[in-house]
Amino acid sequence: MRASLLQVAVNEGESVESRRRRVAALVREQAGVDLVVLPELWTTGAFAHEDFAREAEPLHGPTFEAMAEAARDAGVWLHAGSVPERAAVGEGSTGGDGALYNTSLVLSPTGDLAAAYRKIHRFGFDRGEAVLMSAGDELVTVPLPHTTLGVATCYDLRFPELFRGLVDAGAETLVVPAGWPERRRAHWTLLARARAVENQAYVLACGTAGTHAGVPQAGHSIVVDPWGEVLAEAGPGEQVLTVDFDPALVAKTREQFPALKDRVLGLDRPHR
Ligand SMILES: O=C(O)CCC(=O)C(=O)O
Repeated sequence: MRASLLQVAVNEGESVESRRRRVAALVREQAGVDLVVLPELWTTGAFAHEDFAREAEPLHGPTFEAMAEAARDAGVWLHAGSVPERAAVGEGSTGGDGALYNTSLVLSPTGDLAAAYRKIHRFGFDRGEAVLMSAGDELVTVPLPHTTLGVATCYDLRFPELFRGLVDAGAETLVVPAGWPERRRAHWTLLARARAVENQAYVLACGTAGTHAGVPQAGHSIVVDPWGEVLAEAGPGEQVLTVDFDPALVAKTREQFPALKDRVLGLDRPHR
C-alpha cells in the first residue's frame, strides 16, 4: 500500500475557505496512492478555540463536500482529519442537540462517508477543547481492501487502552490525525512508536505545521511499522510524506512474536 500524510500548515494569515481549497488541491495531487491522511482540526487549527463554534459544521458540511470531491477525483481513500462538528438536532448525541465534537471523517474513493469518529479524550484539562467540545464514546474501525484502519485523534495517543480496543476490533493500521504542539514533540514520537510496538500495528500519525493561537505546531508526522521501526518522518514545515508499506507485516509480526496472545485480561478492574 502507498499512503500520503499531508502535514498541513495552519497559520492565522490564511482563511478557512482558502485552506480548504488548498488542501483539496493537495489531495487531488495524490492520485495513485491508496490512502491519504490529513491532520486534526486543520480548518480552524486545534488551538483556535474561539473559532470552533463559528466554523462548526454538520457531518456533511463544507469540509466533507470539498474532501469528497477531491477523494473522488483522486480515486483515494481519504482520512480527512477532523472538523469541529455541530451535532444535528434530534440525533440523540451524547452531548445533546447542537453539541460540538472533534470529529474525524473517513471517505471512500467514491466520496462517500465510510466512517466518522468523535474524539473520546478531549485535550485541555479545564480549558479549550475539554470544555467546548463533547466527548465521543464509540471506537471506530474502517475496513479497507488490504487493511483495517483503527482511528484515534491527537490526545487519544496517550491512552493505550483505546488502541487495545481498536486492535480487539480488528485494527491493523492505526491512523492518528493531530495538532500536536512543538513543546511536547518528544512525547509524540515516543508515543507513536509505543502504540505501534505494543499493538504490533502500523501507526500513521499526521500532525500540523505552522503556528496558530500562539502555539507552534510540532510537524514531524510519522509512520511506524509493527516492529516499531520508523518508516518515514516529516520535518517541521508543511510537507507531503509518502510511504509504501506492506499490510501483511502485521499478521506476520503477530505470528512470529505472539506477545498479544499473552495478554491477561481484566487487570483494569479494581482489585479485591
Ligand atoms: O497530549 C498532548 O500533548 C497534545 C494533545 C493535543 O494537543 C490535542 O489533543 O489537541
